[in-house]
Amino acid sequence: MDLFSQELTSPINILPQDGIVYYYGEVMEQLDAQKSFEQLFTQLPWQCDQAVVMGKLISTKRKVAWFGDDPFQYTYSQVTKQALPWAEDLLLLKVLVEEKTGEHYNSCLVNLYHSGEEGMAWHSDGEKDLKKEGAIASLSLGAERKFSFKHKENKQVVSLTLKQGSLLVMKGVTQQCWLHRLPPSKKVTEPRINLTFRTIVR
Ligand SMILES: O=C(O)CCC(=O)C(=O)O
Ligand SMILES: [Fe+2]
Repeated sequence: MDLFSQELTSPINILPQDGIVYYYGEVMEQLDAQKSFEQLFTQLPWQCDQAVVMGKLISTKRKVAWFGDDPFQYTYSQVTKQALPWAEDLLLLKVLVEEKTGEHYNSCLVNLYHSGEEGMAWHSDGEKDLKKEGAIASLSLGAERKFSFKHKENKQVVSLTLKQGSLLVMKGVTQQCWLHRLPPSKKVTEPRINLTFRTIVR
């Protein structure tokens, strides 16, 4: 583990075409990132995520908690969820992410992956409740994991490693043109928390 964070001076677009994904590197000091991880891990009201897959309601091992400015209802995977008021620790992280990315967000979906056995399958975050072409910022805490994008037409894959305390932002037509996923990994035994800050339209 690096004791000092490796933040990039100017973020780089890792996509070759049809969208913008800026990777900022580690925007938090490792000790602060660890502290935030522990606070969120022990304090958030984690729930299993639910989704409708092939007509059946399933519950994921991955846990989620969802926060927002208003008690928005948000539908994805055909299940409607309700946002909780911002937890204090989350608001501080939201301010950091807003400063770094120069964007505003009104909600946050927080994911907890207990180990590398849990991941997230190919998808894009193009739900109708989300602002069209709005930025989605992703802050990673805990175990480092691989993250991949796949172009919907030419199937090109771009992958990177999301380090503890790192920030990534998806913008523009990224959700229209690319899928993304968090592949499962047998090598990762430690938990990871990911925060995705989004803008929901009322
Ligand atoms: O855990 C991650 O890094 C990605 C999560 C994600 O894609 C999502 O919540 O839509
Ligand atoms: Fe996503």
